[in-house]
Amino acid sequence: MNTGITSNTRSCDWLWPLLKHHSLMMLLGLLLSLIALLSGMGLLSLSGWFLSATALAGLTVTTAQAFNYFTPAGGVRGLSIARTASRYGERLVTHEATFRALTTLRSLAWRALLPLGEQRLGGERRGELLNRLVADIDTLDHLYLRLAVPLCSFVLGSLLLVGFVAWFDPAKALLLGGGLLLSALCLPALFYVLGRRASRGQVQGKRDYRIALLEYLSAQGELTLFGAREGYRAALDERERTWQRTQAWLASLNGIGLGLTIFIHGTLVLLILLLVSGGVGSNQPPGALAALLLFAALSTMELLSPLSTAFAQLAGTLEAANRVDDLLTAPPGVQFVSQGPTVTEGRIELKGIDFAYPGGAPVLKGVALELAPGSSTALIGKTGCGKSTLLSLLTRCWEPVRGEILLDGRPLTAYSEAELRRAITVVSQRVHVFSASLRDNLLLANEAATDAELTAVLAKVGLGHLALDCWLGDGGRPLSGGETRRLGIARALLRDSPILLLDEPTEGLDRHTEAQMLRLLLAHCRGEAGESAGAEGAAVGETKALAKGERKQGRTLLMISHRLTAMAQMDQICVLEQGQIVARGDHAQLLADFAPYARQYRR
Ligand SMILES: Nc1ncnc2c1ncn2[C@@H]1O[C@H](COP(=O)(O)OP(=O)(O)OP(=O)(O)O)[C@@H](O)[C@H]1O
Repeated sequence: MNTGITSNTRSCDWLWPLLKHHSLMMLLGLLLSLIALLSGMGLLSLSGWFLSATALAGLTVTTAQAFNYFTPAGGVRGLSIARTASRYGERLVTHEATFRALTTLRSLAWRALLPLGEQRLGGERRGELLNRLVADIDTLDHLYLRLAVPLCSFVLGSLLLVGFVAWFDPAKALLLGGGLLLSALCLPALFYVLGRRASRGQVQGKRDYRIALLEYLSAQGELTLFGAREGYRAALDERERTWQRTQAWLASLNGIGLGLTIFIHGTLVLLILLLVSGGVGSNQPPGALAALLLFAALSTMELLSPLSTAFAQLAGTLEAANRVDDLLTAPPGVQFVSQGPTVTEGRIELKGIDFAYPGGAPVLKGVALELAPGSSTALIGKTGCGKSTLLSLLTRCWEPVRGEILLDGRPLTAYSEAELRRAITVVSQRVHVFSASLRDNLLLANEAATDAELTAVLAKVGLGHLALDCWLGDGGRPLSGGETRRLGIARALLRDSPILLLDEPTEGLDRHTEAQMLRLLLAHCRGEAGESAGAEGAAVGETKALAKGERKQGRTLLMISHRLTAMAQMDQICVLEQGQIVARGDHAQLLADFAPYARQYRR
């Protein structure tokens, strides 16, 4: 079984549709970048020529009067306006294109993340996922902004510049072209190699720091109680320093790159200066054309300068792209059909189910179980014997290794995900309280429920003292463990599904409340109004607030429990031991025939 979202094969198939989707804007950005570059180079060359030509024209009255100042002056002004405007437009358009592409990519990543489920994401840490969704995707802005745009501008700008110089003097154009080509071959390769480790280290360092920071923040309570906060903080600081060291090396590389570019550029300009002093083409002496070529050579700085920076960080960018690729191309943990039948009865059959977590020992061995529609079954057994695992097979968080699960006589795989979620209500061991109002926390279970229905349910589970507008969770009122359980039960009561799976729903509640909650859940499954836990609930229980949600035929109930409360009310009790059902029957049968059950019950 393949798990996790890391793969060794790369397709990056998502990149091309993404580029295609934003291609117009990206091309416009590229065009504006090229216009800005060419107008900058044109401005420098024309200004150089204009100054020299003006100076030379002023040597005699005749040449001074014959010289046309206006056209080049207009050209200088036009180019400077074009340069400013296109540079502004380029920044605007390229950043807009990048942000749009990243937005699309982020929503693609979310869409890819959701179907991965427990199987693929179970082993991933929260910080790691956050990192893939935020930092790795952000790093990809480098691909277009700092790599594609400067590189295309370099190639097109160089060709046009060399062609322009060749028009006056092919030999000097050859030198200029040769210098640019050599730089294009050496600088990227050199800085890719020099920056490879550091740029990967930077991506890795950021990831490690984020993960450790999230863990540190969410484990504050534990770290404080065990006096481990300082040690953990020191480890966190050390990670930050490692990350900063890679950043410092990359910054130094940028400096070295700039220095080297200035050196190459200076050498090129010097060589051109030496050559133009001997004449430009057939112009001997060269006159103002010497300045034109010299300033044209000077303008290559704009072409050369982004090369070293872009390639120093390329390895890190590719690393981030690979990690995003892993996420976007990971196959879903479980495949659901898009359309399927509807669950009506709620009959469940498990036939010869074997299951093991990837790389782990067998957890379930040949489990066979039948739950009749509207029946109630308790699954009991020691910690770690596989009870919760069995529930996660019923909800298709995992697939059995062998055997078959039937729902209303059809394989579980025949149902769409939406239908399965509608048909099965789960109260899991961990009830998540959202940082939202109590109303919103309840509406999660049934969006259509009215305030009267919500209030009635709250009264039933003994939370009638809380207002619906009361803010819960991280940013609001913290609920006690017992209150959180009651909230989970309230959510289950709000749902009208034919099947109810309960994973130790009353864990942490006192015996009296536990019995009360179980009576409530059993009444809900039988389609009765049920009793209320609070005094005010009695009145509300009489209302027909929940009438819509009550089913005539009753709901199929499967409840996992450690304790034997309410077992007498169960139609069937199964005892699971090391992944196998070792005893089954109703309460009276097990008391009579299965000694460990009788012993536990009497304890
Ligand atoms: N996602 C997982 N990956 C690998 N092993 C797992 C995973 N979840 C559970 N296990 C292992 O499978 C075994 C059965 O776990 P399970 O949670 O089903 O037991 P349980 O009977 O529900 O226990 P408890 O009563 O304590 O909740 C345990 O050994 C557990 O460590």
